[in-house]
Amino acid sequence: MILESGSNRLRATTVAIDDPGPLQRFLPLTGPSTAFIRKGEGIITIGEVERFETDYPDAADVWWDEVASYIDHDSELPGAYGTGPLAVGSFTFDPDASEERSVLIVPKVIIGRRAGQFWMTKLTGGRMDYELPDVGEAIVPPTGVTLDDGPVPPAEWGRIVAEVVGLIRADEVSKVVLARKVRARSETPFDARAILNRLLHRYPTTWAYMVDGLVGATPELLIRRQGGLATSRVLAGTISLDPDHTDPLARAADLARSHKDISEHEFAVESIARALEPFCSAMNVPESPSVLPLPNVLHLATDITGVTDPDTSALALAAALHPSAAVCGTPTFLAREVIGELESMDRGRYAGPIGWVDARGDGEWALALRGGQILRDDPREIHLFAGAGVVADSEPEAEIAETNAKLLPMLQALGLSD
Ligand SMILES: C=C(O[C@@H]1C=C(C(=O)O)C=C[C@H]1O)C(=O)O
Repeated sequence: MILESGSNRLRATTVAIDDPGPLQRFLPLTGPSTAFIRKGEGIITIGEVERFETDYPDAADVWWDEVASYIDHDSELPGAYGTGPLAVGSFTFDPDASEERSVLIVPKVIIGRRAGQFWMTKLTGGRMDYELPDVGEAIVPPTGVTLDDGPVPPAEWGRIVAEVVGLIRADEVSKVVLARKVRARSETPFDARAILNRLLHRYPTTWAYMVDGLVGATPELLIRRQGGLATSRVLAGTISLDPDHTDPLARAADLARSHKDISEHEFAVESIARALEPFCSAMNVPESPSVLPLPNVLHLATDITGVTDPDTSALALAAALHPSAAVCGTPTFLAREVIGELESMDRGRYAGPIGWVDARGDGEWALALRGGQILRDDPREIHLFAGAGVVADSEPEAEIAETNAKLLPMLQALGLSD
């Protein structure tokens, strides 16, 4: 930890800066860095003051609370949302079923942009310098990328979907989100920034993320806390926009009328509403979903809002809400068991919370979907994940097609699809 000599305090300084241009251009090729950006706004971080590896988000929340209490913060933008010292993290989907650990990082340098404000925060033990970091080295595009089906080829995965439909029809469980994984290999190590840049360009309305080689662009926000207001964007129920450009409005109407998708969606909304309620003095759960359009798919979407207890941080809320029925199923415990038994893979940090929390407890935690994990011990390989909610009316072929549509952004980013 960088401590001022002779003291046990950390010093953070936040300065307003001129428009630094696209945040991602500051990301270095090597060395620790993270990104969390949507519509050009958000943060990138460089360097690490502290890194806490853990299994459970609650433990990380307690740790961050303690670290944050050691930080003295001078700011030119006091109170502005998302400014100041913070911790960036990525959590596993299921710590009890993963070899992977979760991580919370306290970065040395943060560059941010939000609502027309630009800032830099530095944590230092010595004298503060107000220089922006150099822009990162040139992006290294992936070359000679090949793809394989992963441990469970689509046809076999379809059979697993059918098996789960059988369990649901036998009333063993109500909904299970089943995922599959494909593997891509490049001749040279993947540069996560190359993937991030392409996603930012093509999917600007999603939250593009990069932490520890996990990179992607997700449309699903588990929780955002700003002061006393918490928001969760629940997605479940999906229809793909096929390459023949079927009229998107007609597709949206199909989705909004689909009983299967509405029932999938209701499970997800219910699970978030139930988990958020104990933390809220007031809550709004819209009665029917809207349709969220993305370039590759349409989703049924519900934005739940609540007035929350100021002592519960965004990370503590994320810990309480995860795993929702959007990425796990209903009932949670049984769905998680079915996933563990039938999926035949370790989800790692896929579908886990990814985001940031600041010293006040504000923050944003998305679900790490539509992304991939570059392997730490072989950075020429990346594992891509996609899942789909299975309910009583699910058809294996349609669920395979849905996962293919969800893999598309990453395949595009790797140069494997137009
Ligand atoms: C599981 C994924 O997505 C989730 C499942 C959805 C569905 O089943 O319709 C929709 C959005 C996400 O909540 C994924 O992208 O891998």
